[in-house]
Parts: sequence; structure tokens; C-alpha cells
Amino acid sequence: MITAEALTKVYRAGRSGPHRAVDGISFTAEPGRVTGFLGPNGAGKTTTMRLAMGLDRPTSGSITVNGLPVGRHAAPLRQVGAVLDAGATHPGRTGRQHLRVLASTHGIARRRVDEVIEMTGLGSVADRRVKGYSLGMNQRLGIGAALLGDPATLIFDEPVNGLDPEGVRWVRQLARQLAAEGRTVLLSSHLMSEMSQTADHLIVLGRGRILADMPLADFIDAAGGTRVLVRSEDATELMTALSAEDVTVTAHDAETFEVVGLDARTIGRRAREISAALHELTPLRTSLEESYLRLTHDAVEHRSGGLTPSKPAAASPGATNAAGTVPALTSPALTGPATADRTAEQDGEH
Ligand SMILES: Nc1ncnc2c1ncn2[C@@H]1O[C@H](COP(=O)(O)OP(=O)(O)OP(=O)(O)O)[C@@H](O)[C@H]1O
Repeated sequence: MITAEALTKVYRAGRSGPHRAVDGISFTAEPGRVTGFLGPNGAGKTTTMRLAMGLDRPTSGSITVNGLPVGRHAAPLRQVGAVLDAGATHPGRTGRQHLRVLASTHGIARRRVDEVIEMTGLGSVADRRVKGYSLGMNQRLGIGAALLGDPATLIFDEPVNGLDPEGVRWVRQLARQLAAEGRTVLLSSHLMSEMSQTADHLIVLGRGRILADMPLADFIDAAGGTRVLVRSEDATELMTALSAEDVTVTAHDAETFEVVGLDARTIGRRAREISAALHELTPLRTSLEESYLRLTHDAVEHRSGGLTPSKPAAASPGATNAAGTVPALTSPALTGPATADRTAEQDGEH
């Protein structure tokens, strides 16, 4: 279990003054489930994970792992394993040597090293030097190191970075298996499709604060609203008939449009009332990505290309809501540099 209480980290940055990377957050990552940690670049995910691992000190508040700050556990590697920086290995050592050194300094039996090599699929490269490892092999080695102490809590920061599709699936299955064994798994990823298949619960950060803390399914429902895809040869008349203050209608093409704010049954009835011919009436499930983009829209530190509202197709007879405007159903593209600008070493604690 990971418990944060009023956790705050302020970096004494340069020109722009102090920066609250983590701003008074409280949450619990519970055992037996995968907690997805989401947020735009610079939201404070890595900082929170580093604080949990005792790699940084909170400015105020606290974060504990299995009831204690990690440094107060007698054998931390048996309590918590983390993948925070997959590159943190001695390049001249082999993967097996790396794991053996870690095991021996933490009083872990040698046979556990062999088990972990087996679990991570590194068998064929375990005796090669780490400097020759691909990004994916390094990720697997980092995950292996995290598993070495058979800990009850795991913290994975972007564990699928650099992995091929088979590796991505392996991480997903591993995270699910670890949670099914009753462990706490806190996992960050920018891959929404992956997160939606892996996490049970989500904590979403934006600018150091918690924007959402709820089960994955509730998050998608809360942000999504009801969306229905409609195809009708009388699209223009039907769109007009459906217009109302809290209903948003967006045209895709001359015959197809999407409705937010009415369910399929109501739309079907309205179509019958005006004798519109319906060809399709499909309730759409909002994706995690859409829900996430809507929620974090205002919390993005970096954005390239500015806002790009969705455009109805050129042939559209017009998409209107009650205000007569063309609404954007999908959120702006969320793109930006891979990492936020850092002014490391400026808080004098590293
Ligand atoms: N050592 C540091 N010194 C100063 N500022 C820092 C330091 N580490 C992180 N920051 C800043 O704190 C904020 C949070 O960064 P953090 O790396 O925790 O975000 P993140 O959510 O993990 O982002 P990403 O998805 O890009 O990895 C950012 O604005 C970052 O620039």
C-alpha cells in the first residue's frame, strides 16, 4: 500500500521562482489492484514516485509504503520495487551480475536471481554485458531488479517505454498478475490504450494536483457522457429536431452525425416523430484517451501546435448545438516534448 498525505514538493527553481512540482496531494494506492498514474508531462508523477522511494525528500506532508516511509523499513527492497530509471546499471556488468550484486547487497538468495531472469524473459541475454542491451532489454532488467525482493508494492514509471508489442503485453500481464497476487502496483504510462487494459483504478495528476482519483470505469463514464452515432438520409432535419440546450450535435458527413446528451432510444423516437429514415443508431463508448484529454486539457505544461478542434467533414450540412455553434467533440491534440524542462540539482537535495 502507498499512502500520500498532503504531499508537497517544491523545487527552488531559477528565474521562474519556486516550483510546486507536487502540491499537497493525498491518495492511497491499494493492494490487489493496479493503480494507473496519469498526467501530462510535468504533472508530478515521477516526482511523487521518487518521493515514495525515498530518492527525494518531501517539502511537507508524507508518503509511506506499507505503512512506513521507505527508508524506515529494515529491508526496503523486500517492501517495494521500482522501475524509475531503467538505465541505472553498470554497463560493464552482465544482466546476471547486476542482479546478483543487488541480491547480495540486500541479503537475497542467488536462486531468486535465476527466477527473476526466467520471469523477465532475459535468459538468452543474461550473460551479455548490459552496455549491449537494447532499450527493451534494459526495461526488462529494471523490472527484474524491482521484483528481486519479491516486494508487496511495485512502482513502475513508464515501464513499457522502448518495449515492442510483445514486451508491452508482457508488462500488462505481469502488472495484472502482481495485483492478482494481492500486491500494490502503481504504474504510470502515456499509452492510454495500454492503461485502459491494465489499470483498475486511476489517479490523474495535473500541475502537481489530483484531478481524479476513481475506478477506471467511473472515470470514463464521468468524463464521457452519452454519445450516439446516427446515420440518416434526413440528417439535416433530424439534427434540427434534436437540438436542445444541453444537447451537442456534430456532423461527420452529409448523412452521419454524433449526439452528446441524448440516449439512442430518445433519438430513435424523435426520428420517428419527424418520419426521418434511420440507417444507424449506435451508442459509442468513450475511450480512456478522450476522457483523459478532456480532463487534463487545462493542465498541460507543454503543448505544440496549439489547439486543434475537430472539424466536421466538408460535406457536412452543419453541426449545431442550441447556441448554433459548431462544437468540438474531441479534445485538442496533446503533444509535447518527451520530458518537461528540468532544472535539476536546483533544490540542493540531490
Ligand atoms: N530536480 C528538479 N529540479 C527542478 N524541477 C524539477 C526537478 N524534477 C522535476 N522538476 C519539475 O517538476 C515538475 C514535475 O516533474 P515530473 O518529472 O514529476 O513530472 P511527470 O508527471 O513525471 O512528467 P513526465 O510525464 O514528463 O515524466 C516539472 O515541471 C519538472 O520540470
